[in-house]
Amino acid sequence: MIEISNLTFGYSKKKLLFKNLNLKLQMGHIYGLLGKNGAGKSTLLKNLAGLVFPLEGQCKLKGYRAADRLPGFLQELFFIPEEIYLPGTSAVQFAQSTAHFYPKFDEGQYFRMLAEFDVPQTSILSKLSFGQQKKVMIAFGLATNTTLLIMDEPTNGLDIPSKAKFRRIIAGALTEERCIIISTHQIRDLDSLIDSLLIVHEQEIVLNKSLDEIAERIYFGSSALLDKEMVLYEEPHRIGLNTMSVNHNEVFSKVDMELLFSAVISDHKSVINHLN
Ligand SMILES: Nc1ncnc2c1ncn2[C@@H]1O[C@H](COP(=O)(O)OP(=O)(O)OP(=O)(O)O)[C@@H](O)[C@H]1O
Repeated sequence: MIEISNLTFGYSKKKLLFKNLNLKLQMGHIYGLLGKNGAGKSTLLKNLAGLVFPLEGQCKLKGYRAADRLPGFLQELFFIPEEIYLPGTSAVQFAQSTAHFYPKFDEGQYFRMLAEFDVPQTSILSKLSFGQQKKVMIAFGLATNTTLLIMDEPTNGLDIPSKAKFRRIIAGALTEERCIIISTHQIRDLDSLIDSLLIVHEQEIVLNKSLDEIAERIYFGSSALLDKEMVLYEEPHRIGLNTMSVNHNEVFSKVDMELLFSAVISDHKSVINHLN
């Protein structure tokens, strides 16, 4: 399990980004992390990865405190940041020099994913395009088979066919022993991929729910004819309204993550209260 308890963090003590933030993440899930620009998504991920240190509280992975950065912790975590800088070696040489830090690294899986992404194994990584470099990191990160895989804006730089491959490859690599967190503004890139949603807003995690739990409680529709009292949030659409309403008929609808995100960051209390 991954647990953040009472996390207080700011780059300066005068301006806190998180105050007493608590979060538990379970294995076997792919979490989508959403938040406005500057809400602190990357910073939260860096706290989880032990790349910055809490002012108070702690982040724990498999009993290891992230801030201690012990070898046992580092071999259970792979972090793909938004900006990546790869060395002047090939994908094969990169694995030869780096994979031994990850005891569960699967070389066959790495090469299969590189092939699926159409990335040549022998090209010099630093000379590949940004999108190709991202694919190498995604393939390597998945092949490490670490308990926690964190990806910050992984689909930036990927072309449209590669985004579909990305979803397929990630979904295929999830096991009951690992947890994947993906932070992104490209909510549609996460469609049919994530099973749980995290939203960071105003120093807190205001939502941590599976899409199934959300769909049980909220009906996502596009009708102006709904009982107004049941409507939690609505937004004009080209030919009508996109609505979120109380799911009193227990009808299962597809979660509109963009709409939910807009609702949470504009009037999060009513929607959040209903979900919680
Ligand atoms: N190294 C740093 N030193 C000081 N302030 C920082 C540093 N890194 C980030 N910040 C500030 O912390 C806040 C949160 O930044 P962060 O990058 O975590 O947000 P984000 O939610 O990932 O944003 P975006 O969606 O724009 O990528 C911002 O106000 C940013 O300016």
